[in-house]
Amino acid sequence: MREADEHAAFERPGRRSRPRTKDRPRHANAVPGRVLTIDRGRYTVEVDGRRVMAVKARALGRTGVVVGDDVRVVGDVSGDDGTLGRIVDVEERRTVLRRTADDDDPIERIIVANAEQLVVVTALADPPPRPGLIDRCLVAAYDAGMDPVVVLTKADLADPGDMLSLLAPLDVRSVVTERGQDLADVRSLLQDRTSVLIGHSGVGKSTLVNALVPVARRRTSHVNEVTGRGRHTSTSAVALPLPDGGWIIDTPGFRSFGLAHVDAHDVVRAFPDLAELGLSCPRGCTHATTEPECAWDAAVDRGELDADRVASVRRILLAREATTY
Ligand SMILES: Nc1nc2c(ncn2[C@@H]2O[C@H](COP(=O)(O)OP(=O)(O)OP(=O)(O)O)[C@@H](O)[C@H]2O)c(=O)[nH]1
Repeated sequence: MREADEHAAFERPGRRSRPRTKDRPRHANAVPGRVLTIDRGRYTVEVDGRRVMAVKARALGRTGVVVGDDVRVVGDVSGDDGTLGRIVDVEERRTVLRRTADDDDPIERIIVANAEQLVVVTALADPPPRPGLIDRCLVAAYDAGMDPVVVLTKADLADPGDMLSLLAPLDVRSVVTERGQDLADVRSLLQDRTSVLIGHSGVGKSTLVNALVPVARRRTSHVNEVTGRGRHTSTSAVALPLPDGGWIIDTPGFRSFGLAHVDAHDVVRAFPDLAELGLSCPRGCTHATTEPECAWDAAVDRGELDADRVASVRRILLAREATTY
């Protein structure tokens, strides 16, 4: 160890005396683009309606580039086969959707940048709805600075009434779909916005994506016209253009969110009704366990609040608390 340290100390002055990279080329000829997908170090960037393959310029160092990033590209941006551009800059992100793999995972990853909506797709039956995922998405959306939206699929199999009343007190828009029905409501929610789709396996997310973006052909073995790739095994998010304007970002492989990175106050603030009730809690009430005078319990007792929902939000709080330093 010591030897390594000495070596490092010896090396440093030499490094410092080299020309600084500060005055690296300004890239006046760089063109703006948006990252659509990432696969093994190759970035598909939309530049002026063309799909351009690019790599990250060395000068960006460890700066991460994620799907949705607004970037600047130099080099060959023709999009012709076999050409490669270079991403030289990443613009400041307007929103940042992060996740930790689990609630006790210290490593957070940015999944998507600059999206405006987080759309959680939940089936009303087959598989049965999991309100807990909706709660998690509300927290993740709040943390990211995005608007949450819920799409309830398979209304031909079960009545949406219960789920809609569960959602009613939340600050979230929702839309119900069923097999064979036209998707006008979904389309108008998504139009001209950038929306990230998330949902458990089997809820009908691919069916929805394929209906909204006919060229998407998710899970196909043919070459995908949008990503230019064949069988898609990558778990990277993929941005797909909506025919009437706007983008959807599909997130294969991301079924839920670890929320270790979200502050407990922000967890509660994602639920406006619970946050307001909390104002009448005793000072210092964490809401996280059944405290004798927690206003949430009082509201459940009065029949004004759904006990399952309180339990779900408490699970998020408790899981996080276990990792609070
Ligand atoms: N009854 C009914 N079935 C549906 C509806 N939407 C999708 N399905 C069916 O549900 C099954 C799962 O749909 P997918 O679109 O593959 O679901 P997914 O969420 O993409 O699931 P993964 O591909 O595992 O991620 C398929 O058999 C669909 O045909 C619906 O509105 N009603």
